[in-house]
Amino acid sequence: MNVSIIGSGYVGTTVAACLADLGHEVVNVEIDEDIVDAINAGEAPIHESGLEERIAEHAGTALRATTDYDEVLDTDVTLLCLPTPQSDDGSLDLAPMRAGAEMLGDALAVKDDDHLVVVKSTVLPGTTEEVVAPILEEQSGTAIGDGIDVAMNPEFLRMGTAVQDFLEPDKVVLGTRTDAAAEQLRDLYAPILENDSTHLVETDVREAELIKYANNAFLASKVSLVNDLGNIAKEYGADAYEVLEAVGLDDRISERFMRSGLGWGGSCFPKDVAALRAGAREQGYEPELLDAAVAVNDEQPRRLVDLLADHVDLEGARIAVLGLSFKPGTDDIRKSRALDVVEYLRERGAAVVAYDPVAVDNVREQYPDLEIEYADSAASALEGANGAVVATDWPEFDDLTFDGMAKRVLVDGRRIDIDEEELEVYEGLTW
Ligand SMILES: NC(=O)c1ccc[n+]([C@@H]2O[C@H](COP(=O)([O-])OP(=O)(O)OC[C@H]3O[C@@H](n4cnc5c(N)ncnc54)[C@H](O)[C@@H]3O)[C@@H](O)[C@H]2O)c1
Ligand SMILES: O=c1ccn([C@@H]2O[C@H](COP(=O)(O)OP(=O)(O)O[C@H]3O[C@H](CO)[C@@H](O)[C@H](O)[C@H]3O)[C@@H](O)[C@H]2O)c(=O)[nH]1
Repeated sequence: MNVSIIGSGYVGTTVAACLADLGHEVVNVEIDEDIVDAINAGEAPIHESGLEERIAEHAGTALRATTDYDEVLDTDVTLLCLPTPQSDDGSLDLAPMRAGAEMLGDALAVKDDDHLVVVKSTVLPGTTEEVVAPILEEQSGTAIGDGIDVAMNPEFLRMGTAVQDFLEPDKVVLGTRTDAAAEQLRDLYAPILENDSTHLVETDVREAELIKYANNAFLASKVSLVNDLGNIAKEYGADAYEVLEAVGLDDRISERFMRSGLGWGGSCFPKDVAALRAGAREQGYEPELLDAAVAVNDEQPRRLVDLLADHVDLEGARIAVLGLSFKPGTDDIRKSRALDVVEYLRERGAAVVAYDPVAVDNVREQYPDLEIEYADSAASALEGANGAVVATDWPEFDDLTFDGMAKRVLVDGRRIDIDEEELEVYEGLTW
């Protein structure tokens, strides 16, 4: 199938390279020329395992990138993978979606054949049919159902494992208005739907939109519940990991997403939970449980710093922060809990020396005024430190040694696997 993808960030680039790999002809339409040049040169514009080799193999043949929206005219279906950021008040900012839909509608004005426009970005119920569709109609001069159709197909890939998640998902959700659109999307995903472990969910557009938010809200709330229980476990002197491992054996609960500690960050959970809460309030509903999930999440970094302060006088102390990315396997620092830890340590007068295997450049670039020191290894961050905290569970932290520390105190926010005997004080955030 000939497919165009608007927006070539984490999702658009991954989806494009994977669809090319599955035998489709794909063109990425992207406003950032550096990204376009990278893809056409066979290079991955982002760091994701398995992406570089797929782009290298298909660039120039089954995969192309362009800044020109007219290239959608040679395709049958367009996937919108545009950003849906958070506004200052937490609500969903649809400006990039509106702008992309306008440009796409303009291009489609001269198309004679049928065209299916699929929203893959995370958007609140009603957005596809009440915001995107009217813009397409207005700009193209074609009524929806009269040559142009819209559908919604949310994406569930995780950063760090994006390629594998896309190619072997738990489910593919197709929210459509017509049988023809459903059939076209089943064809697009045919090789993926052959996986025995992949469920196909066929539903209406509004339900597809909400499934994505419900999924993320559930997972984020699960981690917050696990952290609430973890904090209670800590008060009782019990090990939350042992407790929750046993709880997870109940298959109604499952053992996944049961790691308590510093909480959830990243480009999705915080913004999507915020958008759903703001949207619910707009509809006249108070989302009290989601409010509580955010409150618990926001407290964890402060609890970690308080725990360290029980053992180290933070004023003027040299504190090593191990890990800056929001989770291991990525250099993404958006809403990383590690940055909150750094902020609270600085507030309390500590001198921070931070180490991360891949995220330091992003912190330097995005927080140029942050008064911290960067180390080029965990060992050098720990050298001479009066205390340390683990903020991201990078596997390499399992091999830490603490000989160089001035005071061997470690507070662990992520339950890494270390030899506690080497430390004077080892405290887990929830164990
Ligand atoms: N990152 C994830 O792990 C993930 C997973 C599932 C769903 N999502 C959702 O998918 C959507 C995209 O997320 P992302 O992480 O890929 O975002 P991103 O910011 O990484 O990428 C968006 C891309 O769109 C480009 N763009 C912006 N306006 C444009 C326009 N008018 N025309 C063409 N290109 C334009 C930007 O330059 C950027 O490269 C969001 O709704 C997000 O919530 C993200
Ligand atoms: O047991 C756990 C699991 C996760 N986390 C934290 O939760 C956050 C999110 O982790 P994860 O879900 O693995 O990463 P994302 O790449 O943000 O993926 C989420 O957000 C994406 C964008 O919407 C969705 O597509 C994915 O399905 C959804 O898992 C990170 O800060 C993790 O450290 C925990 O603290 N404990």
